[in-house]
Amino acid sequence: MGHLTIKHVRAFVLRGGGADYHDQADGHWIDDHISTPMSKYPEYRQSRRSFGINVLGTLVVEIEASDGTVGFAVTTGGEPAAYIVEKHLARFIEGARVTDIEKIWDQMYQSTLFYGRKGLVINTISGVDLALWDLLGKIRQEPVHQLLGGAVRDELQFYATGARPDLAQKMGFIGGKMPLHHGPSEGEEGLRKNLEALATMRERVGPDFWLMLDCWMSLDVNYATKLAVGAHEHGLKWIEEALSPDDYWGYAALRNNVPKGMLVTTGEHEATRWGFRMLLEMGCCDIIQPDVGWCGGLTELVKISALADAHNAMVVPHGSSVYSYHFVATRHNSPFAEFLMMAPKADEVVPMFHPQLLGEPVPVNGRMRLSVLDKPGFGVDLNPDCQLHRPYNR
Ligand SMILES: C[C@H](O)[C@H](O)CC(=O)C(=O)O
Ligand SMILES: [Mg+2]
Repeated sequence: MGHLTIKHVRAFVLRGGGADYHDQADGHWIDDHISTPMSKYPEYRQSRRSFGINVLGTLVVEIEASDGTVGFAVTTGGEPAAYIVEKHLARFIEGARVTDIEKIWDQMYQSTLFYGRKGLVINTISGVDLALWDLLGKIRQEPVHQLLGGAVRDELQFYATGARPDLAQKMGFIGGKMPLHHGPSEGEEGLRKNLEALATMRERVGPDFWLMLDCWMSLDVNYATKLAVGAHEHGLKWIEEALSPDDYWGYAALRNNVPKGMLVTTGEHEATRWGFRMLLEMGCCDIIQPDVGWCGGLTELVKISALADAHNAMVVPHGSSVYSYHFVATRHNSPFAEFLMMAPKADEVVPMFHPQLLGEPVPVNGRMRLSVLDKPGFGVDLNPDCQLHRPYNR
């Protein structure tokens, strides 16, 4: 096995749902007047697609070993990411041993430093890294959670992100995270509406069910503080991604300002151990939320998680389906996971990356037995009905 090498890497693009989970049709809760950094422009307030949230599409990375085994992964990044894989990163992948994951990561990261470090380039590196782990698992016939050192629990538990925490509660989830609808540019009236929505949901779910607000980078420290103080009486468990990911100083201030007991969370748009080091050392948050498809992949997430552990911070990865489930199962400081409700009305559990993956497990009663992850690699297949396009075929 150690002598198996990588024969080919191929990068495809795909449209519609899946890893680019914001690429949804009209009427979906995930694109219904959600507060964003673009909400200050009234023409971009109603829909995130209006400012281009779905412009990239999905990147599919396929890696084939010398024995013909194929590993794959999906993430966001689309055509520009496919270009980076085929025109730049392929040289570090093809010809390497299938076990060279750490070395390939370092070469991809160091060679793209002059134009990379965060965002699209790290999404791309993440996609390659996840495909390498999938390949290794398939070659060894072992699930990725075993390659990572083994699970620390037999069952995962989930909170749900969506417009209907009340329905999520009935479906057995441990909590519900709602999108914030109104930002600072909608003034006091918007703030009142935000608090009313939370109060209504609290009435529906009773006192004990976790309720959280996802602010998607859209607030400033002053507004976020007012929101947190107003939300305290409605038992808000955490305020998520309130500020720009670049505003480490703002997060540190917000964490001091929020009422005692309320958690500050962030990190889904942060990348690499160096980005998370800033969040952790500056005391920005209580929970970090790296997305394994965006933060540098599994190889990097393991390092980020160790850093968080040493700072007594929890790691609750953002979305990312099987790619995060295999990780969460192996970490003591990841006691629960996120499930994004991708049904348009958030009224039923559907696979998060549908329609791109086949065999994608979903929580039942808000839980997932480890045994459903006991398949080689990440345990999923690419749906052959999806129209793959390879724009930079070499
Ligand atoms: C609901 C949020 O605005 C976003 O679409 C998803 C997210 O940030 C999360 O799941 O966390
Ligand atoms: Mg979020």
